[in-house]
Amino acid sequence: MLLAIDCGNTNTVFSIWDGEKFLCTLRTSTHHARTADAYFTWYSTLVKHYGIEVTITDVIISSTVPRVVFNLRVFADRFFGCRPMVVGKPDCALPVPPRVDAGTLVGPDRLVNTAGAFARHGGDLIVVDFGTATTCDVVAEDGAYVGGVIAPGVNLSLEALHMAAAALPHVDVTTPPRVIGTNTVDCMQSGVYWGYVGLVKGLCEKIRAEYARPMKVIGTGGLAPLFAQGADLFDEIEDDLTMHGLTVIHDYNKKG
Ligand SMILES: Nc1ncnc2c1ncn2[C@@H]1O[C@H](COP(=O)(O)OP(=O)(O)O)[C@@H](O)[C@H]1O
Ligand SMILES: CC(C)(COP(=O)(O)O)[C@@H](O)C(=O)NCCC(=O)O
Ligand SMILES: [K+]
Repeated sequence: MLLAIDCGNTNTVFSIWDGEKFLCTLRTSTHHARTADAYFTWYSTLVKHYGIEVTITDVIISSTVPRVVFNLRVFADRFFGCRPMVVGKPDCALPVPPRVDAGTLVGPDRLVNTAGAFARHGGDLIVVDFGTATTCDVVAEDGAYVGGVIAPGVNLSLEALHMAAAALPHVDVTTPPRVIGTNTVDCMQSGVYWGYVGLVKGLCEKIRAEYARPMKVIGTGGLAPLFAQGADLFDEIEDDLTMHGLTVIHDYNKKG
């Protein structure tokens, strides 16, 4: 069975794929100093808790944090006796290579989102991922990643306000009741929430105009559903898109 691992700058997600469905999704914070033994302690406790008894034969990793890959490789080797595929490494091929400026190292999460979204929807897509950063990935007609947008993430923006302004508290993102806030917290939440609604709308409009073909917009990442509530931003929301992309890339490499 396949263990798919997606390390973002904030969270690391493990998911077990039985060939048809994901049996579980386990989440921990991303921390480069976490050892292989620590990963296994956490993993084995949770799979036991969920009553999942499976043999992992394959591991695929996508990591936006290069330093975590070493310990994850040791984890795969020591506990499952396998050599993981690592997205972005030369021995892990992509179904369609990206078309970007020479020397650009595209974030593996964006390549994985591209593969996952193309497998489900075909081409001419914008994938909006609300992670540590908010990214738009443009997927061409043939399934190639052809560029996009990197903007600060939602929580990062709220945190930056708190860090930089003495009188601004730490607040969580939520849908504010009104645009015009009548207290500090509502003002901050309005700025970030409606600001991001406008940012995503505006970016998608401009991407569509520049790309000059009809495009479908797919939202993913933990905060996508929150943003779908307030506005008509996405054609689809898929919180398992990155995991699905990992299974697509794994299959592609297995089949040679
Ligand atoms: N369901 C959720 N509700 C609220 N915040 C979330 C949820 N899922 C993730 N987040 C927050 O959104 C941000 C991005 O998370 P995530 O998508 O896991 O990022 P990354 O993939 O970059 O690690 C983080 O600050 C995280 O705490
Ligand atoms: C843009 C990102 C920081 C997003 O990472 P995430 O929010 O998923 O942690 C990551 O995809 C990355 O480091 N990209 C490298 C540069 C690029 O994609 O062009
Ligand atoms: K991500």
